[in-house]
Amino acid sequence: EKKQLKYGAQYKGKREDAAMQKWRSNRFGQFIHWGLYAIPGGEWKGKTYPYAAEFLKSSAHISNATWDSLSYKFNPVKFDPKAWAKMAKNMGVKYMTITTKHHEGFSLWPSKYSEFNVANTPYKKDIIGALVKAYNSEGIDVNFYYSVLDWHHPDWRYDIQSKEDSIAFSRYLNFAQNQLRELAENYPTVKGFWFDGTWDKSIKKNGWWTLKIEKMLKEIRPGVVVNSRLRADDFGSRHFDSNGDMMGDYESGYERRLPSPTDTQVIHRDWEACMTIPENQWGYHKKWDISYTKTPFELIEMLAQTTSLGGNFLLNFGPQADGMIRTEEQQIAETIGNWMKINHPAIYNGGYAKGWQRQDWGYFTQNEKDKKLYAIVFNIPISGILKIQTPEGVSIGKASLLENTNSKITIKEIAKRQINLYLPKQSFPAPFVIVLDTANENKNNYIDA
Ligand SMILES: C[C@@H]1N[C@@H](c2cn(-c3ccccc3)nn2)[C@H](O)[C@@H]1O
Repeated sequence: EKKQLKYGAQYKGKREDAAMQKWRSNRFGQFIHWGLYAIPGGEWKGKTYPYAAEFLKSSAHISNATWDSLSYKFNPVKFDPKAWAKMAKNMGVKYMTITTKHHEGFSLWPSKYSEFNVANTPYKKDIIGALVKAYNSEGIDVNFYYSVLDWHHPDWRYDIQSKEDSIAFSRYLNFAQNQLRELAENYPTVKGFWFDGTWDKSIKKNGWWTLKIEKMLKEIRPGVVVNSRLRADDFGSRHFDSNGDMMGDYESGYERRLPSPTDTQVIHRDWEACMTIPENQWGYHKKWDISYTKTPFELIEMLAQTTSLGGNFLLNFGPQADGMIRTEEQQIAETIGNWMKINHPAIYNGGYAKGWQRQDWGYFTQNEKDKKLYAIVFNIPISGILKIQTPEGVSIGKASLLENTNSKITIKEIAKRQINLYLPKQSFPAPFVIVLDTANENKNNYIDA
């Protein structure tokens, strides 16, 4: 039976307020990982480390003092927040999530609560403020990533094993609360908080704090959206409380992985997948090609698959220490943007198309604004025929290419709820979208076979 929880889920089901509906309708976001780790870029003393660049401090066993001294070299002279925001707009993202502080503990805003921040670098200026302004001017919502895990702060603890630990860690929790309050108060247009670094025992033993933070942020910024990864309950259960109810406003467990296209249990809640372009690099790595880097079409397919299951897709960029976005990322952003310019109706406001059987050739999305059904095609069958199974009582009026709605696409009902869609004889150099106008059959003249 249900446990009585003080720090468990605060509500059940999906939030339907305007702020959450906007968060949901955005669908496609840009993750940005930027910090001192961009300076060494995965290399140290002439050696390349093939691990995540933002983990170089631990991979190369670098002392706090040495790592922290990187802040004296942080001077992104080529940083142009307007250029980043323009690139993001052209790529077609509706939101952006920026690392305000990653595990290294370096704050990209002039925090009152830690000297280890951008004001005490040659660069000096408030990077978070500049990015919020530039992205908001492009109509892009901004969320703040915040790592609770902090390698720099002397009061951080991985576990609480002594009185000293609990005294120090309560200082740390107050520090983190102060920083989060500062972020919520000083940047009033922030739309969400993306918590990371919450897997250690020290946090699992302090679930009460995670709820306190969620409540504080929602009090300062009504409507703000908080990810499940912040939360631990009375018994240290994370993301989902000990009764199996999701905590926070959306599930943020999909990191560098997606649910399978037929895993429809995710459609019952809001969720987001975050994804790297290389296999596992969030921060800038000098050697982009030490691992496989995903092609634009692979990334577009991930976006389509995520949308088809009612989730958001957060694609990561790792800017260089000089403030430039690497050319490979610029090119990928442009290719995705060209696709989104034509096909965004299948993505924005898109979601799970209930009852439409997932097919091998691609993904269905249902647009909750125009109520249209979109078929996003990635694999053209040799037959040239797309097989479609319609939900009970639903027929397809007409089908056309989104790119050219005058294109009449022939469809034929070959059996009850079984449709053949005959693709036009043309080349399709990129994934493409078919718009299906559906109609509810008038049930009372439906003669059972
Ligand atoms: C969103 C991503 N989460 C951070 C991360 C991932 N991990 C991790 C650590 C051990 C195993 C698997 C994942 N630790 N921190 C990455 O650095 C990035 O910020």
